[in-house]
Amino acid sequence: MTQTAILGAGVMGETLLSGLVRAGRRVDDLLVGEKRAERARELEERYGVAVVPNVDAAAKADTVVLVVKPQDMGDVLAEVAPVLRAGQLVVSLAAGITTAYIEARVPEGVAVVRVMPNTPALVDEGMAAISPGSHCSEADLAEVESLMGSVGRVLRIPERQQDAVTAISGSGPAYLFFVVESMIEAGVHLGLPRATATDLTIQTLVGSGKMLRETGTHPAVLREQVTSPAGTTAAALRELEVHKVRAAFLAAMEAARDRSRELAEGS
Ligand SMILES: NC(=O)C1=CN([C@@H]2O[C@H](COP(=O)(O)OP(=O)(O)OC[C@H]3O[C@@H](n4cnc5c(N)ncnc54)[C@H](O)[C@@H]3O)[C@@H](O)[C@H]2O)C=CC1
Ligand SMILES: O=C(O)[C@@H]1CCC=N1
Repeated sequence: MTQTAILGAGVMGETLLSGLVRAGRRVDDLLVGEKRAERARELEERYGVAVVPNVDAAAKADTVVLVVKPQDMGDVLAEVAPVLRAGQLVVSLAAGITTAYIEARVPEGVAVVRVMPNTPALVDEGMAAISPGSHCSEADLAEVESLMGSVGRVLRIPERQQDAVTAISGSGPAYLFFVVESMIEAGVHLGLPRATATDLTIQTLVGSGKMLRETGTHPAVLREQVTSPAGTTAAALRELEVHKVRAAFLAAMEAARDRSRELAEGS
């Protein structure tokens, strides 16, 4: 088994780490680099994983996964580039950061793959989109598919689609949690106990998601099946249209895509 280093073990780094452990990767084959000492101790206690300086992890590992914020990527690459060597694989999970940005900062012959993951990976229902850099082999892509496949689905996409993908599946869980929060709050306004509103909303989301996946039916058809003529759903959907929810999603996702592009420029 190859050695994998995860540099930056916040929300997403720990999500990947925990998934790899659940999938049966030996903790001895994993290394973590984490700047915050308290967080490092927490991860050592929780997983029994070795948290070491970034340069030690990067020098030792075959695959180095970068999971720091886009704004910290320049510093981490400057720190580890001197110990990286041809034949290693660098995988970035950061929004916006391009493979060209990374390739310009690592030695010749280091393969680079860009990934956009999402947090449902925490329950092995992640969606990761992966794109190869300019000198990346089939074996490198297969290694990333195996890494991310341990926490959900993986799709290969051209890098030019990464900013749009970030707006859908990367940020997407937040939109859906926002909808869930809104429905729970509305249920409370309608007089339901909070616990009841929460149970009803979560099961409705899970059931609807399962229906989408298992029936393969278009969401518009599934929506029509719920919408009786002059019924309750039609009354509700009319309000969503009046309040321009569809247009709001378009504007929101354009903003996410544009922000991803800006992150590439370091802002
Ligand atoms: N949270 C999410 O839903 C998603 C996050 N991402 C990407 O994952 C990356 C990390 O995001 P989060 O985990 O949410 O952020 P986070 O802030 O929770 O984690 C970043 C971690 O990196 C550590 N760190 C910072 N500089 C470091 C350094 N020089 N060496 C070692 N560790 C260092 C921080 O202490 C922190 O623990 C970002 O680039 C983000 O774009 C991608 C998809 C989804
Ligand atoms: O909000 C962000 O920038 C990161 C990338 C996708 C999800 N979270």
